[in-house]
Amino acid sequence: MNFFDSAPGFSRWTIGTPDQFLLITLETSRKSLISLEFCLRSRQPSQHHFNMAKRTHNTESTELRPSKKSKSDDKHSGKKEKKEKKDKKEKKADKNGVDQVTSNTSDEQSGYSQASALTNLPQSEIDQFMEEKVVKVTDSSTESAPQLRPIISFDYLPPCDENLYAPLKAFPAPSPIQAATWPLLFAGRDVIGIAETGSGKTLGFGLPCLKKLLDSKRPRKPYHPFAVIISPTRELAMQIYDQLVKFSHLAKADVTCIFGGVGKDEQRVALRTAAIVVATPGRLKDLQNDESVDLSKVKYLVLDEADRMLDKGFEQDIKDIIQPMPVSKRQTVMFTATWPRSVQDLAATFMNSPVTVTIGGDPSADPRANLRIKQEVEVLDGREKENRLIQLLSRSQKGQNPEKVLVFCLYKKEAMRIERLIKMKGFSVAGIHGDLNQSDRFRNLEAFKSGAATVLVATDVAARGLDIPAVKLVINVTFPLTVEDYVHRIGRTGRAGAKGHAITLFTEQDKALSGGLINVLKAAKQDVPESLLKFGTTVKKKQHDAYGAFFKDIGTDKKATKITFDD
Ligand SMILES: Nc1ncnc2c1ncn2[C@@H]1O[C@H](COP(=O)(O)OP(=O)(O)OP(=O)(O)O)[C@@H](O)[C@H]1O
Repeated sequence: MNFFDSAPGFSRWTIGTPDQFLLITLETSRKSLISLEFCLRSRQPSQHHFNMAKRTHNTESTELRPSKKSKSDDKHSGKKEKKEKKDKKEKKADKNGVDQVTSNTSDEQSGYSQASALTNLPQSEIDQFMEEKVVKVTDSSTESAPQLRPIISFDYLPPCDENLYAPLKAFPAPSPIQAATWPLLFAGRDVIGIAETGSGKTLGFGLPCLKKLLDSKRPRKPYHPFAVIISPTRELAMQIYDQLVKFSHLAKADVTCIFGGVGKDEQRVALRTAAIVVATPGRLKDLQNDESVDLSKVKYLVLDEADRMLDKGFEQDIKDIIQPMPVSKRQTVMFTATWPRSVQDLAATFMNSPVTVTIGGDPSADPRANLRIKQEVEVLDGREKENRLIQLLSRSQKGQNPEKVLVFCLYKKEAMRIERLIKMKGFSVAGIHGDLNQSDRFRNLEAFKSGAATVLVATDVAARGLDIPAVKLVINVTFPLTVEDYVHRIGRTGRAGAKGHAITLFTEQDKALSGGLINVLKAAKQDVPESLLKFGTTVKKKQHDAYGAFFKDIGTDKKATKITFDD
């Protein structure tokens, strides 16, 4: 058995040949099995790692613990800000006709060279790309920033250790959000990237992060990561980590993943050398508080699922995590598929003259669903839901090749009840929600990914970001708290250019959200049933002290349910 890779709390091992092998995921503390996957070298590299080389660390130092943060960083920030402004104005043409654009980050070497071949393309080709993909770029900077062309082919990526770009061979071309945000990110700008679910946003922020790390020649102190990527759930953090490792183990960058629900000791050890930390906010804050990590030297900060990270549930954690990273010294990046007005002002307080890039239309309008997803809404009595669910599953689970179906519930208890019901009816089902321990959550998700279970019953812990191959159908048994969450839930199908299907069971209880849902359906040119229109088309933007824009009035006859987020 050969060691493959590890994340704190987990390790992966292989048995077999480099071309055909069994990938075994173990939980380290209990030595329990999380998943078994058979891998063929010819399979899509997006699903498995192939290079068996062990990742190496690229840090060096003698200090064992992070020192308490010093306020002196702030004293010098005024001076540096002036230098940055000067730097930003510089745009030179080098000998080869390559446009040099210098970054606004303070002291890292992060100048971006637009490839000559890209510069030489006729403007009409760029205009056609922007128009066809509906790309909108809004620059909030008052200074005249250089017009950077989208990187519409991987051939136009700035030069880098060729190993970094090797896994891109799996894709035909950059996705629109990658093409439009990469030049800005390479040039050091703060960026808000808004694009439909499943459109490759992870590499949108991930590739520039890795390139900047490789370009950075400065030695790092232990426990002082270069980049932090924050995600709302543990599973999503792990998925981002997996994607980065695929690129970083070739490029020899040290990435770690930090989340709650597992022991802290291994995470502390990993933080000593990690250059890129992917984390959920609660655990990162804990480790920051006990001085297991010092974030004062972070140069690249990402909030993935940014609107979720900025809502009331996470706001204070995010503020506390960001506090030691002066805004003038870091590049701040926010990506999401939905960008409600309620979080935009708060986002601005964390950013330095950001550029907003939207793919597919106006970011301030109603949330937009992925247009390749067929959306159906069935209005029914709450008591009919379970029968209807079983009918729908019977249709999709029959035959030799049952479809992968993701069933969403709103509450943990409801998810457990629905999972039991589905199991009783003889379907192959797994569950994922906040009451399960972490190894069960990972195990059940892996079972669904691998097809060992063809139905997954989930709460909104699985609504955002998860990239599960070949989910054919999403069924909403109970409508989520917001229309944004609806867009993310159904976005688990129809990913990376594929078609998808979503069926929503809507009852009178959900009528406060009918207006928002109708707008999403209309924007995606989907049928709006008469029975849904009857509930009204007004969009109510309720705010709540605890849940902000994510609050839903569920009536007084229902007992209040505590919503918990991942730590
Ligand atoms: N340039 C590309 N061409 C084709 N597929 C790509 C490309 N870049 C990434 N992908 C693949 O697209 C899938 C979705 O990517 P990703 O998970 O980053 O989407 P996302 O936009 O972050 O979605 P969500 O909004 O749900 O978080 C992944 O399987 C990824 O490997």
